[in-house]
Amino acid sequence: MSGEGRDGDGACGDGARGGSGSGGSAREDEPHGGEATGKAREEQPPVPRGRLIAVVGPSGVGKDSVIAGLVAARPDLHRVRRVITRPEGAGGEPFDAVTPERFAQLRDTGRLALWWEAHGYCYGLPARMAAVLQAGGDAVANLSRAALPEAAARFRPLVVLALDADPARLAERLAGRGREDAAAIAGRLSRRAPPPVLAPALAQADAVIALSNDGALGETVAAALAALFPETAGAA
Ligand SMILES: Nc1ncnc2c1ncn2[C@@H]1O[C@H](COP(=O)(O)OP(=O)(O)OP(=O)(O)O)[C@@H](O)[C@H]1O
Ligand SMILES: O=P(O)(O)OC[C@H]1O[C@H](OP(=O)(O)O)[C@H](O)[C@@H]1O
Repeated sequence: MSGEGRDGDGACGDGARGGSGSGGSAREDEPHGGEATGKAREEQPPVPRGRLIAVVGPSGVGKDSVIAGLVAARPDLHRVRRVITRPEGAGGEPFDAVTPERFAQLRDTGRLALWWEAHGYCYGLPARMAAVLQAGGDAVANLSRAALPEAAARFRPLVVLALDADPARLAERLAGRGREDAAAIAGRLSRRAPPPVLAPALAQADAVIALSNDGALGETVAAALAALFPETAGAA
């Protein structure tokens, strides 16, 4: 990773990366193995793959809030529980709090599908999420924008839900959330600008849903649901 105000000293591994262990990739774990040929290939239906829905955007934009609204409306949607080197009880999303040493162990033993560094913490998505996708279920996760290129390389279909909001609202919301002190909030606000890798990563995604979360949360969640599940949009 590079860019002003961004981390990138490799404290969590080699930049935003994906794991290489078994179960770490929805692509690598082909359930049928080997190459189907001729008639056999014709007769085999495509292996169902759920979508990884990556929710991205600057800190405070409402990623976790929108994810909570999505899973409340769609209990069949799997919310990926992240592994973070943040102290337990920090508030916000439910996550697995680990020490940096434990994070490195999980990463080095193939138990993380994707990881990145932001705000002085290491974040990872557990490799076991691949099982949900392979079974055809959709999974939703809060991702760093810097992790999208690796996500696009490893998870298909990849749907990016890109949220944005006015900078003044981000500041208000981070202050109102009360999880960080003023210095940490300033650091988060300094990362609002998209990293250079974002545009090419969005171009690689199977679908991009760009929404403003300047308005009411319920409106953003409704718009996201309609875009993600058009077949049920408007249903009671
Ligand atoms: N549409 C909205 N209107 C008003 N407040 C909102 C809205 N969306 C989110 N919030 C509030 O803004 C704060 C930040 O939201 P949230 O924690 O979901 O953001 P986030 O993008 O996940 O942030 P981070 O990347 O720092 O984890 C929370 O206090 C949340 O309740
Ligand atoms: O790298 P960019 O896209 O700037 O920031 C996104 C990162 O920051 C947020 O961290 P937290 O959940 O507030 O700790 C997100 O969850 C994500 O990990």
